[in-house]
Amino acid sequence: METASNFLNIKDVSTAFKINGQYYDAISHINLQVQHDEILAIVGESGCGKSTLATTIMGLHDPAETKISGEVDFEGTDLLKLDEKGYNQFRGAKIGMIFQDPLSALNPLKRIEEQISEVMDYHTDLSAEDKHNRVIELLNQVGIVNPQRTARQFPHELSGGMRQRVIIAIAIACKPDLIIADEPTTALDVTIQAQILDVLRDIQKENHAGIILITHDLGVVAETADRVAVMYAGQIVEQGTAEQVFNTPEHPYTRSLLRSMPQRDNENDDLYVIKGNVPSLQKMPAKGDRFAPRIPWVPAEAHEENPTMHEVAPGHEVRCTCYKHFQFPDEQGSVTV
Ligand SMILES: Nc1ncnc2c1ncn2[C@@H]1O[C@H](COP(=O)(O)OP(=O)(O)OP(=O)(O)O)[C@@H](O)[C@H]1O
Repeated sequence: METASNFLNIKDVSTAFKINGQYYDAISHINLQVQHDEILAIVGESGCGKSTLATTIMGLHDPAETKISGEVDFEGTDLLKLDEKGYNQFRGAKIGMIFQDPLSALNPLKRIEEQISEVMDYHTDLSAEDKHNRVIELLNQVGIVNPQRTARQFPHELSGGMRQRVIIAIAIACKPDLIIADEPTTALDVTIQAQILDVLRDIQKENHAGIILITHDLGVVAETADRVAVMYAGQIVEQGTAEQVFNTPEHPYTRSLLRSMPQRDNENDDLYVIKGNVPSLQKMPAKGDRFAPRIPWVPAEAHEENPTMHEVAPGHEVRCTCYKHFQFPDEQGSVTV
């Protein structure tokens, strides 16, 4: 059995966007680790900074419009110090990325074989025959039934699920150690979602890759992830194993997300609604608990002035001490303190 190792260490990473001449943090002081053979899910509502984290790791921001600090140590290289040429050695080779919208990620004018081969042209010196064989092998690996036929097709001739399989084939063509999948199943219907997640899990096992799976769908996370990081307003508010986060969630935001998730066995129950919205970057409070305005019944003194992470069990961390005091209001809206 391989021993686990953190091959990706995200240390104190912040990314700020320039808006009307001023910089505002979209993600603040993120610390995360990813190991080989694991799927780390990053969850949170829209606008919490999940995609910004992914694109920061991948070096996809325009330096004229963004300010990035911290360190992304990937197998000993700080990715944040690379220039575009340096990044190109990693993207597609050691790091594969899967985006939400497979149609816009594929070139409509090129056949599938050509699009999968391109990434190998850049990063390998395989012969034409070896490349063709690898294309067929990859299409097989992502569960495409007639790979020879699909290889000759154009993206518009494929269904959404097939296109997403092709995107995964491109992402894994060079056997990356890290795969970043940003909402890989959001555009797909439920049955296809399950198939795509199976493909991702199989790849993780076969390639011993580490996967960062970004999603707002907790159902996807429960079925797929080994570890979970919950993001709110640009910060990690809770992280732990999937079991810890799902069975013993601590942060009020995690608990609220879970409570607002439809359950198969209580379809008729009213779902909990988290009041308010994720603050925009310009409205982000400079200090205090960023989630406090959405749980106004929790007294101010329950929150820390500068919330920090607290270890509640080995590997299970929660931001802010308010978790110790948090309760949901009852149906009449009252809370027993
Ligand atoms: N290029 C940009 N310029 C200014 N603000 C941005 C930019 N990109 C993202 N933002 C803002 O940063 C915050 C985080 O956005 P981000 O897309 O990372 O969130 P997310 O959790 O991935 O949401 P979604 O699931 O909708 O993609 C949001 O407030 C968003 O409006």
